[in-house]
Amino acid sequence: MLLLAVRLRWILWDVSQSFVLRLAITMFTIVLVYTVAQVNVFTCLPDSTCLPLSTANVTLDESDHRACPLPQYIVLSCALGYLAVAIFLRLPILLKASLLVIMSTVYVLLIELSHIELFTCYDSRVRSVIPLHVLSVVEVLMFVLAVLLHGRQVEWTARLDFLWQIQANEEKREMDALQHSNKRILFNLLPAHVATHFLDNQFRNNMELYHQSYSRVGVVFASITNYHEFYTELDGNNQGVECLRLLNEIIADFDDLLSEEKFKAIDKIKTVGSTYMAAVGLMPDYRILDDDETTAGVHLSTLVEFVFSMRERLLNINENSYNNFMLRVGINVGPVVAGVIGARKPQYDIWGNTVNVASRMDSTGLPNHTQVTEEVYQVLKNYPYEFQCRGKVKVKGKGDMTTYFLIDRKQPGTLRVEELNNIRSNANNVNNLNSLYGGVATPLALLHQQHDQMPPSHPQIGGAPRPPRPPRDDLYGGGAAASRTNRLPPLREAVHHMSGNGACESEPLLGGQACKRNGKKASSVEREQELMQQQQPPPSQQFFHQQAPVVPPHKGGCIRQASPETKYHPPWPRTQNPYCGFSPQPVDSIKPYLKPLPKPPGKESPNRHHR
Ligand SMILES: Nc1ncnc2c1ncn2[C@@H]1O[C@H](COP(=O)(O)OP(=O)(O)OP(=O)(O)O)[C@@H](O)[C@H]1O
Repeated sequence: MLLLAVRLRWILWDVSQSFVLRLAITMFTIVLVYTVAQVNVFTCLPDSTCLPLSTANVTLDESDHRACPLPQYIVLSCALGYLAVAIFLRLPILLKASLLVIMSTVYVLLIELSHIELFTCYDSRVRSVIPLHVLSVVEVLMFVLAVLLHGRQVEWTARLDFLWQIQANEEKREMDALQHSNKRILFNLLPAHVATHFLDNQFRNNMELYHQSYSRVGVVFASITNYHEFYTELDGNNQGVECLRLLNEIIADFDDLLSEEKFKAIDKIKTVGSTYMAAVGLMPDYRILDDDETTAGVHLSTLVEFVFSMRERLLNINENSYNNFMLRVGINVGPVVAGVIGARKPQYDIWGNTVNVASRMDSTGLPNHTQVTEEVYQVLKNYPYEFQCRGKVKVKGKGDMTTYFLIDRKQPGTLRVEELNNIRSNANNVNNLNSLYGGVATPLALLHQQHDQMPPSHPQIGGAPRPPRPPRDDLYGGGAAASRTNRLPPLREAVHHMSGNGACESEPLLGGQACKRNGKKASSVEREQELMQQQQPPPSQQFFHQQAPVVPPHKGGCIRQASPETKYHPPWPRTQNPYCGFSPQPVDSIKPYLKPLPKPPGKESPNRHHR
């Protein structure tokens, strides 16, 4: 039996899939059952003597197996044939009806013509009032009717089932689409781990406050300082809508950065007007552990690189829209409490002194500058970034705080031995850098590589044994790597990673830039950026062409002033003191972008930024 089952599985054609095959098998089975049931009826012989019951002993004469003393068996065998038709529920009603009509016709002819003697003999024996052949014909016809009605009912139910199934499938598809879009909204509204928390607990009491305390989180506030000057409500700009459109472009560009693999540890918190707020260290896999300077350094470096990328994006927008937006950034690190507030339009936010101070670092900072706290400086001081002590800054509620300006990434040639060693000890396998960040050994590439090779948020990271160091030349020194890293590394070479279809949960709700990128539909800005990279020095260099504002008088108290020997001299021309002689660059003085821009549509604002 088992063998037969196995053999049957080898049959290539599926009986349930082929209607014709199914029909052929069904018909064959019905005919077989019918034939077996009727063979005795056709061959039976009437009793030649046909004596009355009182005189004749009606017994089955075993010597003649064709004797048929009780003609009721003929009707019963007919019913057996009908049952064979009735059990095949999926047989179309027309076929059923045809078969039944044929069967009943054969029977009626049999009863009324060929085997009538049997019935008359029986009638004479039992002296029946109604002749048995009439009763038999009525029974045969009624049975046909019953089987036909049953067949019709079954077919009607099957058709209804089929329609319901189609409807159910359609509704399920719609429900899936709705669920997917709800998930997408939720995952755009809240960080993935928080959204997952709410989805997992959706059937419980979801009025409970979601909150989470973190001992160390990097917080960044980035404000477009002169956006309010740009924003005007005029008939020409559709009552300010065109200005908002540009702000939306800028914020969407910043959001777009977050879909890059290297910034996966960063969470956007919100935008407040033209201020962008983000944090690192909130995701469970990328938490900054207490007393773990390695993860702190890696994550804060990511935040710093994010700021560099934001500046590049803004610079690009400036060039495309003939504007002069300036980014003022503040970064702080420390404990925060994260939570989701509100039953309607819930908002994920972070609170705490760390956030207040980060905001103050922004508000007390300078346009085109990144101001960081002492804590951030302490974490990043041995990383390849150049800081300049600003001095004491009055911060509301905190008094005087020593702050630092993040100047730029350090050039490989200007790195001090201990900084170089620090990077080298972080970079376990420099050869793999060829596949990271477009093959450029950027500080973040080094740090990320080191971070990717260690389990996330593991306290033993720093203490893990390291493989042998690569030769010094491989890092920043000679060979091809050296020629690549001679200038500031172009961050734009990073590859955009997006997961597959499932990633559309994190796909932006509006605009869908990340998916467009994934679908290789690069925006015009991106294409222009690529062209720009070929034509111009990296944007991070151009950023420093803009003159910086004068630093307010320092009050001293710096831990470390940038000493002349460690001071970084970039290869491109810049003012001697970046904080002197700032005069906001007038819009007219900005050189038009080298590549001819697409013509602005007739009535639209010239400030409109085209993607
Ligand atoms: N979660 C947050 N989102 C946005 N901004 C925040 C957040 N938490 C704090 N801030 C900002 O940090 C700044 C400092 O806050 P703090 O509570 O120290 O002072 P404040 O007296 O309330 O501020 P202000 O006088 O500027 O209104 C405020 O400007 C506040 O807007």
